[in-house]
Amino acid sequence: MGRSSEVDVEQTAVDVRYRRLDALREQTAARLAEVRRSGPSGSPQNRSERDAFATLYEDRLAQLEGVEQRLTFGRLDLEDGSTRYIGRIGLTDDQHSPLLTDWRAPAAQAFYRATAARPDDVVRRRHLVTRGRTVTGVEDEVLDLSRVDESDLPTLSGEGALLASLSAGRTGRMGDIVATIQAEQDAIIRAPMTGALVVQGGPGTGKTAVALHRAAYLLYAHRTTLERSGVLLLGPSRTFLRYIDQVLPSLGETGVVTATIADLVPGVVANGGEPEEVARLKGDARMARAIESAVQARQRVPAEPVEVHLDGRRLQVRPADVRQAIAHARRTGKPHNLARVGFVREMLGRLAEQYTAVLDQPLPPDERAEVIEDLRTTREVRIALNLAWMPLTPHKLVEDLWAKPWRLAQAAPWLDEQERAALRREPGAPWTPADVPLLDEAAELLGEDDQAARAQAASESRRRAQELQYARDVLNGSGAGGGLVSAELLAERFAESGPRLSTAERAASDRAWTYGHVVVDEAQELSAMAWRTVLRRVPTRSLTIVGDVAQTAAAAGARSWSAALDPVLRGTWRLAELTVNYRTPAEVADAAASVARAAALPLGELTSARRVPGSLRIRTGELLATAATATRAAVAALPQDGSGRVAVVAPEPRVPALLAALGATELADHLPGRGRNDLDARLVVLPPRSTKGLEYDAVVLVEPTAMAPADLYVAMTRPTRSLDVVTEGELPDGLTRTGAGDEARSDGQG
Ligand SMILES: Nc1ncnc2c1ncn2[C@@H]1O[C@H](COP(=O)(O)OP(=O)(O)OP(=O)(O)O)[C@@H](O)[C@H]1O
Repeated sequence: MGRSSEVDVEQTAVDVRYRRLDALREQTAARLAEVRRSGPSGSPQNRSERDAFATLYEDRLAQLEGVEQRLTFGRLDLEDGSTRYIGRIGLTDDQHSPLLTDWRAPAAQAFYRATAARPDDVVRRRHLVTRGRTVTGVEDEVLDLSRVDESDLPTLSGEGALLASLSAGRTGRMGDIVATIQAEQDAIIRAPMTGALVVQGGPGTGKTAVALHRAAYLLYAHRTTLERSGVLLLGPSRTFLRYIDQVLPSLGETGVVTATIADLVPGVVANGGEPEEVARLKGDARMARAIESAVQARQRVPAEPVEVHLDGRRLQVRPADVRQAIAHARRTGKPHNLARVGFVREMLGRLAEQYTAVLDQPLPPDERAEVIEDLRTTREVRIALNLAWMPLTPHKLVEDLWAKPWRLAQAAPWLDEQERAALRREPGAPWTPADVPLLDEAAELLGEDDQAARAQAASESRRRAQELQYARDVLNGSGAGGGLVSAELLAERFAESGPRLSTAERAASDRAWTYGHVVVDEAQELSAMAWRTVLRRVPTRSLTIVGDVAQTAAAAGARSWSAALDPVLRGTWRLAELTVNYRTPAEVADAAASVARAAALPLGELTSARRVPGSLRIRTGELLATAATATRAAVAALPQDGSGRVAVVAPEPRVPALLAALGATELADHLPGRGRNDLDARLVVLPPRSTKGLEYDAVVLVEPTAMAPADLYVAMTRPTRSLDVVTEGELPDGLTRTGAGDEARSDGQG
């Protein structure tokens, strides 16, 4: 059969699947309309039931809408003569026969893993190339041992489709890779959920892509567990989270909480800045001890007895009593504010005894309670007991550490005077991201006075049990679940208290929420204190940790995984490595590696998926003019279809001048502004740190010798097509002019 008739065959197959998708969308939309039509009548129970079904159909509809692009992207021909289509979601026809296999299903695994050496019953793997709903090509791999790859490039599966996707213009938003996941990536995506899996990989190896696909996979494979407990995805910045926010919906998943570490304490807005060195001090593991002793410093035995009065009688808050009451309260192991309740009760009891002792006759029990109540509300007593055991918020505790040097000196004796001075901050100063793990630590040790909350929780849980039973009955009766929704979830949706909150919403607003799985991207940047904050949210230690220790920028970040993780995970983590760079042309990646090696960054094995001759250019000349020339050329080389992004990456102090210079040319139209943010603009000017985790078609790198090695390594590994290095003459160690284009000294007009 010719190629075009093969395309026809696949067009028919793809059409069938889209027809089914359309039918399901219509069906769901009709059900939704029907539920909504039923109007606001009926008992509260009926109403909430209706709302629950409405949400169910809305979610389903959103899922069906999300999978439009490349619904069907693969086909397996198996040894027994059968074929299997692989796609974004599973579909069956009216008769429940499979039409499309979800890429995450076990039956789809061979699509990603089968090789000529281990064909896994597959005789042929086919990638369908589509544009919209039209099949534009097919790419076949016959899994036949006699075809041995002899090039020094890595063996790629679905090579044509992969290379096409790698060299397509960037859009400013990350896309999914379901159609072309490679075997080493697939192994990580489907790895068992238990324990902590660390994924180390050089730049462009697909760590972020793998982390996102793994989240989608785990939600599929462990739906019941994770739908209730939630999945948390931690990224390095808001911009980064925006960059990736399309990926999970395109995989049919919308319920993942995405956040930065700085978002993890609800109610705290950490938008302050501070020098790297200060952040490093705050991230030091010893700060946990500092917080602990700062809390204990608020539990204090007075040096002298303190006199208080009740009904004109003199009583004493005695040091020995306080010492014992503190010891008893600490022994309960409760957080400070909760243990305080016991401390106060004991002290009031002791004062009541003193009071009785000075009376002539013994006190009847009901009057004793009255005395205790009188003592509790006596101002003097309150002050004395507060001085001995101060109720405290996390904010106040941490704020005092920075604002009162003597408190810091007491809590963190290892800091020298200079370091304490660096940490000094006025009360009311904005929180910084490095404060957040300390606030979290403090919140943990202080606890909230949660008696009212606990009583409410108990009554909630009784109500929930009833609703759960009801939801089970409903599901059994209606058959509407179909694996889509669990009784637990439906029960939650029946709940009448306020607007319905999804697991994600509830999790995000609750500091003490514990997730079923946590994915950490750019994990090398986390400080020791940040790790404690993360692990508190996942007591099961079910984690996917991805990063690259050669790209560490934060002073508090990790230079080795063992150094970062052994103290908190005690050797219970396992390591997987990604070794193929998909993003950057080999010429550019090799130059970046050579620069990194010269700076002794910890590099792992890395091969590149493709070469792009001429992709690395070195331009010498006056910086602004040469950068403008390079930028103009890079923008002109972008695809005509409007896709494609260029980044000019320069040391922070140079950014304003570059922005002004480029803004004064015809390139101004491409820069951010007028409602266009950094991700949507075709051209951006950024310091290297701001490009972390992102990518561009072309990067114009200005004055590389003024960048720290890890920053330079990050910046050099951002482009998918070309890198222009702009210098006045000097090059960073490891970068040579041999192998790079445009070697001649130019005057900026080249
Ligand atoms: N199997 C694949 N198929 C298609 N594209 C892929 C594949 N793997 C990775 N890519 C692409 O390679 C690029 C790099 O991926 P990603 O950003 O996940 O890498 P990373 O390891 O997180 O990089 P860095 O550490 O440099 O931030 C992305 O454009 C991604 O879509």
